[in-house]
Amino acid sequence: MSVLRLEHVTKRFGGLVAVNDLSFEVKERQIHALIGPNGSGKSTSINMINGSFPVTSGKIYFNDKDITGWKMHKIAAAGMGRTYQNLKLFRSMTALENVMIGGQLHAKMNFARFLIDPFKTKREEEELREKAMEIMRFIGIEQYADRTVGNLPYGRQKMTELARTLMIDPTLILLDEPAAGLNPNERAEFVAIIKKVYESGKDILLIEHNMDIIMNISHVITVINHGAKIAEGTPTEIQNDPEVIRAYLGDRYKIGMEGE
Ligand SMILES: Nc1ncnc2c1ncn2[C@@H]1O[C@H](COP(=O)(O)OP(=O)(O)OP(=O)(O)O)[C@@H](O)[C@H]1O
Repeated sequence: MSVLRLEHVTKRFGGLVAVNDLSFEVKERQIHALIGPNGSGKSTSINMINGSFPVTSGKIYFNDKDITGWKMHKIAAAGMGRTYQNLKLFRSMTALENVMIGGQLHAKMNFARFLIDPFKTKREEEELREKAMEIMRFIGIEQYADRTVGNLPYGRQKMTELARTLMIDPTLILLDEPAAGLNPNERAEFVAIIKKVYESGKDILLIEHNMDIIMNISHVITVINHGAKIAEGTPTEIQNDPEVIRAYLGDRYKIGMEGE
């Protein structure tokens, strides 16, 4: 089954074509990576996929259903989660509260209402707390539950954001540069968590610049340049594709060395 399918998707910002007639498919039980140089249209693609930006033209299908034009909360409710390149956490709240919000947003996607009246009932709050703790244990960050999230190391903050995404029980997770800003230890931890999340049954679409990570965990890689697809294949195929090497990988990437 097709988990996610883009058909001839284009995004224009005024005169700029950020994504140009892009088609690709994420299949079931895959970690699929979307890579390309800075400004090639990766984040714009993810923003269209999860409904943050409308497409200019083209179609997007999620589990074979046409979701083109759907609002973000409706797409999330259908089972698509995402993390952001720049964390979107409430820095002064605890890690646990931030994760719990993920469950609230599933229903409402309304930050303002959440801040005024966080939980409808004590029971609802208890259920969300239990679920959030369970997910934090799964990710391995339960010991930070009561810590103010803004004071946690950056890697723990990123894990908190991922935990929050899991509160909506997504079947597909979009990860926008999960390793950016992490030190090597944190990166290794995060890779292990991504694999664990994948093994728990979730499909994953990943944007990432770190080539070691991409080559290590992806089943399929789509490469874009100037918003258009230039190659697609397995990590081995992509590493040996002359156009990808010319446009993106250059000499920077040697197997077994740090990506950037
Ligand atoms: N909201 C916007 N308004 C106008 N132009 C935009 C907007 N968002 C992105 N762009 C432009 O669209 C192009 C693609 O940007 P995008 O952020 O999708 O690239 P990217 O591949 O994610 O880059 P990076 O790897 O640096 O994150 C760039 O030229 C960018 O300046």
